Amino acid sequence: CGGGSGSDSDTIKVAYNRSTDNKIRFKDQYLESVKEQFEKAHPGKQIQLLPIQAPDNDYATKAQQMMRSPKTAPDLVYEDTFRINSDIKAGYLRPLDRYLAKWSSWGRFVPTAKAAAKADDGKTYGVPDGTDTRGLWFNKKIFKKAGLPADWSPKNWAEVLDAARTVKRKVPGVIPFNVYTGKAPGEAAVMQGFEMLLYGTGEDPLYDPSSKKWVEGGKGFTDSLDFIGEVFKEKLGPDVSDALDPNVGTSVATEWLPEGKLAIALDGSWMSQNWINNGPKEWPAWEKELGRTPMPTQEGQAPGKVSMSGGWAWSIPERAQNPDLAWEFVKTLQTRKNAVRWAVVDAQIAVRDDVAADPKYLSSMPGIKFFTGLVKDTHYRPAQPVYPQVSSAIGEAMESVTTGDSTGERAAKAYNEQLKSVVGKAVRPAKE
Ligand SMILES: OC[C@H]1O[C@H](O[C@H]2O[C@H](CO)[C@@H](O)[C@H](O)[C@H]2O)[C@H](O)[C@@H](O)[C@@H]1O
Repeated sequence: CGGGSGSDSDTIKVAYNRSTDNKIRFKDQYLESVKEQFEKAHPGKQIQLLPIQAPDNDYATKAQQMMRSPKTAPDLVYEDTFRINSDIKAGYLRPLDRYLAKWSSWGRFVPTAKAAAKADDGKTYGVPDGTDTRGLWFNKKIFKKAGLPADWSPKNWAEVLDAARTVKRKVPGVIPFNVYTGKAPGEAAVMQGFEMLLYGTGEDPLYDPSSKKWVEGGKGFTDSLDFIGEVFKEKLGPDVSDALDPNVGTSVATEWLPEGKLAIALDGSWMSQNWINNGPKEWPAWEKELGRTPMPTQEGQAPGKVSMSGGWAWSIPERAQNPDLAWEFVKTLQTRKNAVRWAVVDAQIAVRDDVAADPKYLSSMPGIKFFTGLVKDTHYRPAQPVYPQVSSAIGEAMESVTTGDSTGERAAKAYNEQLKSVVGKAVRPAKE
């Protein structure tokens, strides 16, 4: 990949992330089919798909490199919404308002989705194609062997750890609990792991929008790190080397869960995308064998459960050579039919009201009701340009407690120092 836009005004170059697992190709297949539709409807125009096969962090770096020059900038890029503000600030993306104003489907998007790609300047830089929530998946067969209930519903962190300890004792050879951690898995660790803990601890989020300040790591931050430290100290998680592998998410989705090697996974609503779509890991029994339950707050404090939400968006780079044609392709990606198809294929939570009401969407994904139900208690990451840097600092803190090099308290202190170096004075102490 890495081809540039060049000067061919009939070709749209579309950069997107391709899974590092060669068996996972449903996004490629979906894009190929939309490309065919588009080319049929626009004779003489071509879509050139530019898959970037890399772990999440490397994908972002590569896409940013490409966007720096008109010679290499794609005409369309798939952006994780947590990076979009940083890419806007870097000048990589162009506002889409003039297109959106004339596109009636934009009125179908829910406000949180519209906000996900909106910058401080009030302009919108991306069209989101779904969102997600997070919770606990558990293997009922392993739970049965361990004497744990099929309707498991932990009320606090202690009950999650207790169940993992029971599995460790009674079902040797399986990994009791996966919580993503460390630097290499990138945002998967920070969001699915750390933030699913932190946002269930109490008063101190990562960022305080009212004071426009980042919140120093306090008790909740330290407790979240200690929870992770405990999982690895007690050997309730995977081997540390596996946990710190950039592709651990693929192992969870295509081996550990479907092969019955993992009892509990703190993970995303989209996991079933791996077991449908004719691969990468066909697992028709997943619906019967896996249970789902919300991640509880630390002590069970209201609202009792916690979730985080993210999503991806299609953006047009500032240096794109064919922005108008690229926008036409976005519209094709987002015909109602295609938007429904994508939501189903990628196991997304719909962000358009017409997609959310579509019978195909509503009936095709077991679990959709459960994960959509988490939306009302969900949290969004700070939509700040520096967030990706803050996220890296959290990944470092997580890694140091995972390897046992640090305690939660020391890792939180180191985070506070790094936070200051990233955001300067825009920091306030934690309340607790
Ligand atoms: O919905 C499927 C997608 O799930 C992942 O993205 C989600 O989790 C990320 C953190 O791991 C988060 O940054 C993003 O905003 C979420 O949508 C995954 O990274 C994608 O490849 C996958 O298609």
